Amino acid sequence: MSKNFDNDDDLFTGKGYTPLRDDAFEKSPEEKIEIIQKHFHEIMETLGMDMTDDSLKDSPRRVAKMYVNEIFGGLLPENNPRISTFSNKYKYRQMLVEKDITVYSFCEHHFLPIIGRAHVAYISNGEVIGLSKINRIVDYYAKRPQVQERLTMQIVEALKVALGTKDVACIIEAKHLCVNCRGIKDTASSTTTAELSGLFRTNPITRQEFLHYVGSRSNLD
Ligand SMILES: Nc1nc2c(ncn2[C@@H]2O[C@H](COP(=O)(O)OP(=O)(O)OP(=O)(O)O)[C@@H](O)[C@H]2O)c(=O)[nH]1
Ligand SMILES: [Zn+2]
Repeated sequence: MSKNFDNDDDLFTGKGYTPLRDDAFEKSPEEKIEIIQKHFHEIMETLGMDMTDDSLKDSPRRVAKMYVNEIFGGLLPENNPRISTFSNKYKYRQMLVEKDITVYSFCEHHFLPIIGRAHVAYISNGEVIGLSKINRIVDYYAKRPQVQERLTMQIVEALKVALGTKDVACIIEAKHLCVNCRGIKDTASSTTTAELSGLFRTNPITRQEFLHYVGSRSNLD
């Protein structure tokens, strides 16, 4: 079975999720690159950079391509991963935990990196998901200007839709470079967020089992 969870309007644009304009998908990726390139050229020029310099002259286009196709590629619906699920013929009834999924995102306040790990779990309600699809969902939502709380919730909501179950959980531990390398410049601190749904919220034994698998060690160093 294949589900395109971004057809769920609430999940993609709804309140509490990524704040997108109504015309967010009207321009093509190439049109977006052209516009961002022009504006980034102006930013660099305003900073006093000599834009005729060999090393700098192509930077605005590099940055624009990187924004549209790479680090903010999760704003293009065509990059939404197709999620194939399989029926749970072997009747595995315990939780599945996908640990230490790499998170590379960008904070929407400063456009600086958020780097960390996501730990995702679900209990099958008849469907199972290919393991790599969990990593792909994390990566898709990470590739947007983000706050960590919203990213954590979007991952859980996407899996709930794909798997037709409420029993999904996600913990993210991450370092925010806007905290580490500017402003307060606290290089030691990191941020943990958790979204627990269904049994992970209501059943203390399920929650404890998940936390036990994830452990309390920090994987960020
Ligand atoms: N809740 C939340 N806050 C975040 C996240 N990423 C960055 N921030 C915070 O967003 C806030 C923006 O605060 P402002 O006071 O408007 O910006 P600022 O003057 O640059 O703040 P400082 O970082 O304290 O210098 C900062 O406190 C950031 O640490 C996130 O994922 N979640
Ligand atoms: Zn920030």
